Order: sequence, then C-alpha cells, then structure tokens
Amino acid sequence: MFSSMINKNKETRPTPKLFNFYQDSSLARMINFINEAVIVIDSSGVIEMLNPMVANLMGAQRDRLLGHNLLELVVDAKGKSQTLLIDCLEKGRHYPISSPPIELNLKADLSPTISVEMSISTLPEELSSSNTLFLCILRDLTLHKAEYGLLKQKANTDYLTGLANRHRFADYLTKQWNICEQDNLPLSIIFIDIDHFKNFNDRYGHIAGDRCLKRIGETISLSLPNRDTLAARYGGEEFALVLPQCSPQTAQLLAIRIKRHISQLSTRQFAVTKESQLTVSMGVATQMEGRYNNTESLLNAADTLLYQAKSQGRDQICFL
Ligand SMILES: Nc1nc2c(ncn2[C@@H]2O[C@H](COP(=O)(O)OP(=O)(O)OP(=O)(O)O)[C@@H](O)[C@H]2O)c(=O)[nH]1
Repeated sequence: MFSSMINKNKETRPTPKLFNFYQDSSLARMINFINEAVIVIDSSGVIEMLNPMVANLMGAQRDRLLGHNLLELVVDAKGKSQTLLIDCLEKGRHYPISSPPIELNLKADLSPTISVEMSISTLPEELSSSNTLFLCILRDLTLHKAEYGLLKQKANTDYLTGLANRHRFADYLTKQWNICEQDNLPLSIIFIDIDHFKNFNDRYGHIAGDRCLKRIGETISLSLPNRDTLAARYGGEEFALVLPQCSPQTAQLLAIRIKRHISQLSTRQFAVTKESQLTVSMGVATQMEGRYNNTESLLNAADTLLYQAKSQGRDQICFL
C-alpha cells in the first residue's frame, strides 16, 4: 500500500524548475508589461531579453531576435550608427550611462527596415546578472519620418503648379550662390512674368487662369536643362529660375527656348484669336566675376531687366 502511494507521489510531483534569470527574474517579467518596445542587451550588444512590443515593431519573432547582436540589425552602410552604439556601450562598461535618444535604422530578417529612436541606460546592479546589462527603449519613427517628409515637401512646394515656392527658391539660391562663389562659377537667374494676365482672368475667369498658370509651370519644368536648375513660382503670375554654373549666353538661350515653348502652348491651348495670345516678359541676370555682392542684388538686377522688358512693350527678353 505504501509503495503504491510512493509511486503515485513520484508520478505527480513536478520536476523542480531551475531559476532562469532571463525568463524568471523580476526584470524579465516586468519588461513584458511595459507599454514600450524594450530590449535588454549586454555590453557587446547581444540581445538578452526583449518584450513582445519589440517583436511587433521589428516584424520578427521574439525567439529569432534573442541572442542576436543588436549591432547586426543596424542598417547604416557608412557604419556611423554602429560606431555610435559601440561608443555608448564602451562608456557603459566603465560607468553607468543614460544616453540621449539615438536615431537608428533597424532590419530583422526579411522585414522592412524601420526607423527608430533608441535610448540606452545602464541597469542597476541588483537588476543585472553577473554582466552589466543595458535597457534600450525603442520608439518607432517610421510614421513620424514619412509625415515629416510630406510636410517638408508641402512647405517647399507651390500648391497650384507643383513647382518650388518662393521659400524654397530663396534657400536654393543661397546654397548655389555659395557653391558657385567658392568655385568661381557663374550663376544665372531668369524671371518670367505673364503679360496682361489680368485681362486673361477677366476674360476667361480665375479657374481658366489657374489652369493656364499650371500649364505654364509644366512647360517651364519640361524646358529645364538639368537637375541642378530650379524653377519656382515666385509670385502670382511670375516664375523664377535658378541656374547654377550657367553662363549668360546659356541662360539667354534657355530663356529664348522657354519663351518659344510658352508661345506654342498658348497657341495650342489658350489663344482664341491672335490678340488673346499669351506672351511673357523675361529678365535674365548672371553673377560672374563678382558683378553682384549678394543674392539680393542679383535678384534686383533680374527684376529690373524684367520691368525693362515690360516697359519696352512686353513679349521680350532683357539681359545684360
Ligand atoms: N487665376 C489666377 N490669377 C492669379 C493668380 N495669382 C495672381 N493672379 C492674377 O494675376 C493678375 C496680375 O495682374 P497685374 O499685376 O496687373 O499684371 P498683368 O495683368 O499680368 O500685367 P503686366 O504684368 O503688367 O503685363 C491679377 O489679375 C491676379 O489676380 C492665381 O493664382 N490664379
């Protein structure tokens, strides 16, 4: 009878489970409840623990990430991010750290690359194992970056024509001015203003006027010689071009070409009679051999030439 009881006890008694720091410690249990993506790494970057939020974020299974080195998941061909992370962990070997957020691109297996912001803090000794451990909190920046890109694009673009707006024009001109000054290269500006556009609006209405501005913007865009040239809507019915490394002769030839294309567009799409044909006036100025002191005087010169073209009867190009 006793022997059967002993046997019975033997059968039902569970085998004692060994304490596993990486699964059973209060730290391991706690990170599973934190509503942030949390990774625990050792001082060489090996992932010792991670919570389900990380697996979700990375689009990879938790078990496949455990034991991986975080550095191998970092995507940066130049290696800057990896160096930053290594430096941070190296410091953490000597004294407790709490890093400001580091921006990283991470990729696990076949999942897409994600953009994250990660802060790293040394875990206190009582929460660590025999090694120094670091708690990394990851925040997804993918959506934030996409939204930022979209907002930046909107902030630089003219809504009606899709060309650069005046703000982008000014930034780009300053940048190219500095580059051309440094290398002693010419830089040209073309101003284009539609003649008697008020009459067009009065005659055909503002919606037709908008359509016309759009078509002219497209025509200017399609006439650009290279990717360095920037076309912008400068004002209501005024457009402006920045032409880096462009001599006065090349700028004049381009102005003639754009004028011809706009005239062909007008005949095809807008002109009902010869009198209603849309024309443009243009001013072309070039910075070379230190002719102008700054971007403002270059713009003033192009503007003065444009108004010279207007006052001389419109439908023409003026240049120095
Ligand atoms: N449809 C439309 N019209 C615009 C827009 N922006 C400015 N305009 C019009 O452009 C016209 C500009 O008139 P003005 O400055 O007198 O110039 P203009 O009639 O072109 O005459 P000149 O420039 O002297 O040849 C005005 O009628 C504005 O309403 C726009 O976004 N859409």
